[in-house]
Amino acid sequence: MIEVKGLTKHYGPTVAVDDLSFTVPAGQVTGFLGPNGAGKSTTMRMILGLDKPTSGSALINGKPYHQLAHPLREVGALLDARWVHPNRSARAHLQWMAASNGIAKSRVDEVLRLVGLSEVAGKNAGGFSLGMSQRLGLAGALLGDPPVLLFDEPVNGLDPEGILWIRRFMQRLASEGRTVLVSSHLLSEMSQTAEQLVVIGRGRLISDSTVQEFIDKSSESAVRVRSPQLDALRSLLIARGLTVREDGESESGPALLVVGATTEVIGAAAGENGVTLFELSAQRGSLEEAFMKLTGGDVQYHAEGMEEVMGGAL
Ligand SMILES: Nc1ncnc2c1ncn2[C@@H]1O[C@H](COP(=O)(O)OP(=O)(O)OP(=O)(O)O)[C@@H](O)[C@H]1O
Repeated sequence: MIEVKGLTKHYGPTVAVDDLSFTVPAGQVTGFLGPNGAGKSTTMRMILGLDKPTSGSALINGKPYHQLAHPLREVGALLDARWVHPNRSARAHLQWMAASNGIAKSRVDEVLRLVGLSEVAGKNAGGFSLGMSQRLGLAGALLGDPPVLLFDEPVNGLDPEGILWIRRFMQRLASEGRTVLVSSHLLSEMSQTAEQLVVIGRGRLISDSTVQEFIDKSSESAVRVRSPQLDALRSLLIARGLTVREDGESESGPALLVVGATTEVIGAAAGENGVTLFELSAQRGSLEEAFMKLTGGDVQYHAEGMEEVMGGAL
């Protein structure tokens, strides 16, 4: 189990992680979701004792990382996909890791088999593809057979086959009763991998729920309506307690967006009041779009982009 309590990290004026609290239980894959720059890597680094929190704590099975007697046997991590492999074979690399952490040499061939690298174990790891490097990183994380595992964007850059393999592997590790925390900036990826989702935006907790709950919450349904009696329609929908927004001027004229109502409800309301409708269409925004809105990722990106452009111009 991982427990994060009031975790905060400032880098000068930047608040990378802001009073974050959540728990990662054992026996399931927990997704750690947020747009680029949301603070996922910083949080993971603090859990792993690689970065010091400004305030708050992160505990692994009840202890901060630096108090773990045998870290490699208590927590495994795969952090940087671009990590450069040493100029030695996969087996030699793992043997060196095992020896320096008091782990039996026999475990090396076991983890190589687990990640499907047995056949290339004698080859120079420097020549490995990204997918093979990821597997070697996983083998290293599993060397101490730890009950807690952290993966930072493990599928970035992998082909579909590699993505599927990693996804299944993480699910298998969780089904063995381990605590598995995996970060991603893609909701679509996480919805296929994790059961629980911890969602952050700009360092803050946005949601901690099951994947399905988050999807239901973030995919707002709306109905677009057009009418020659738009004002009358707006008034009667508002009178029924519905949320109504202007949908901007399109080629077909002004329209309204009615949130959280079905086409049936709106059509019936219009009919009962003798309001003519030119359009009545159900809209469902893309889930990723809704997610970006919820986490503030889009705003941050645009704002930063603009600053850069402005800065360059001045
Ligand atoms: N060493 C550092 N010094 C200064 N600022 C940092 C440092 N590390 C991270 N940050 C800033 O903290 C914020 C969070 O970054 P972090 O890498 O944790 O986000 P992330 O969610 O992992 O995003 P990504 O997927 O892009 O890595 C960003 O604004 C980033 O620029």
